Amino acid sequence: MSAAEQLAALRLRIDALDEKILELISERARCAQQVAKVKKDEGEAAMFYRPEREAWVLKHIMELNQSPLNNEDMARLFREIMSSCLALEQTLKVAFLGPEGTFTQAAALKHFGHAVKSAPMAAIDEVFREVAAGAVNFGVVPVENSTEGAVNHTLDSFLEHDLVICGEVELRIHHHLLVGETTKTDRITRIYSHAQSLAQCRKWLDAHYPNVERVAVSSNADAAKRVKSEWNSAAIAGDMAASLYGLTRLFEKIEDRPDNSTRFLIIGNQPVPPTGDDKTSIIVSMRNKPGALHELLLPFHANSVDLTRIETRPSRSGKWTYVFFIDFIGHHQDPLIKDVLEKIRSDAVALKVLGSYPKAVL
Ligand SMILES: C=C(O[C@@H]1C=C(C(=O)O)C=C[C@H]1O)C(=O)O
Repeated sequence: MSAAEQLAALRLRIDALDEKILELISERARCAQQVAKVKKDEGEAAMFYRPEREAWVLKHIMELNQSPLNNEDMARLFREIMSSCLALEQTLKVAFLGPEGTFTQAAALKHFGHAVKSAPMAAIDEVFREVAAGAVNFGVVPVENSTEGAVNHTLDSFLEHDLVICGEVELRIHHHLLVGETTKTDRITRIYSHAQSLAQCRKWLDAHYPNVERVAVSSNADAAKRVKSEWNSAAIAGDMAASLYGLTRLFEKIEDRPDNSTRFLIIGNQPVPPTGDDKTSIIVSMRNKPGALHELLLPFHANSVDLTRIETRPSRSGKWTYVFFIDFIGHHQDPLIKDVLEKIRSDAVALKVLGSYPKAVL
């Protein structure tokens, strides 16, 4: 058989397979419509989006996968199928730190898939307010970066709002130096970016643009937007912002650490049931006395509960003297975790469970 004949035969097979896939996805979509009907019949407070179920579906697919596609690529395809199926039940409106093209938007799409309605906000606090007001279903906020540490705006917002964390998502962050069509690349005098991104590329900037002014703006996408109208400036931002604002990459992957990643949290109003592979986030304030932190950590150690993060913030009101943000493995409904939380509650000035949620799958 000639190469042309082989290709033609293979393409016929692919066509037949596509038709089968189409049929199966359609059947799956009809099932989702029936699920929606059952949920609606249950009553007013129907919860269409079920993060614990979605996490299970993705993990199940990754466990079964034996194809040439790797687990992450396969799960991403199913992520999009589920996203569209859920949209048949309810179109989720998701708020994030805008404008369009930020890493937070990329995180939102990674977590929910592309069939959601995007609601870009001007500041992290506005994301919290929109969710609290019920104007959107969920919000996505950055919480920590592997190079730069905690995102304090987000931590402080948790003190001011009563919202539930219902998921987490991790994103590898690649920064590029972006320029526009009219930029004179040998005469760049200003580089725009978000303060966190400037910090994540500090060594690269010191080596390549030591005398160029670094200007911190509200987001990477905002930085990319500004470059369009200025001939002497560049922006540090990611792929999404580059394609959205029509900029080209003068230098690629300029982050100082190759493993640079950011963890984002999904905030909403709906608690998530246990999946068996969960994380919990709490805020605790302790009395200002010697040994307070030791006392706080003891119940975790005594019960072999894995702490994944601990962060301290200054208190914002009289009630919160010293505030610790703690993440650990387990769900607040697990009997062991319940015991740990009860012990902490008896020693603390205040304890707030921000939420238990499935560990990031993708
Ligand atoms: C179909 C359901 O509703 C939504 C859609 C899902 C899917 O397409 O698999 C999974 C969970 C929910 O977010 C369900 O609850 O099972």
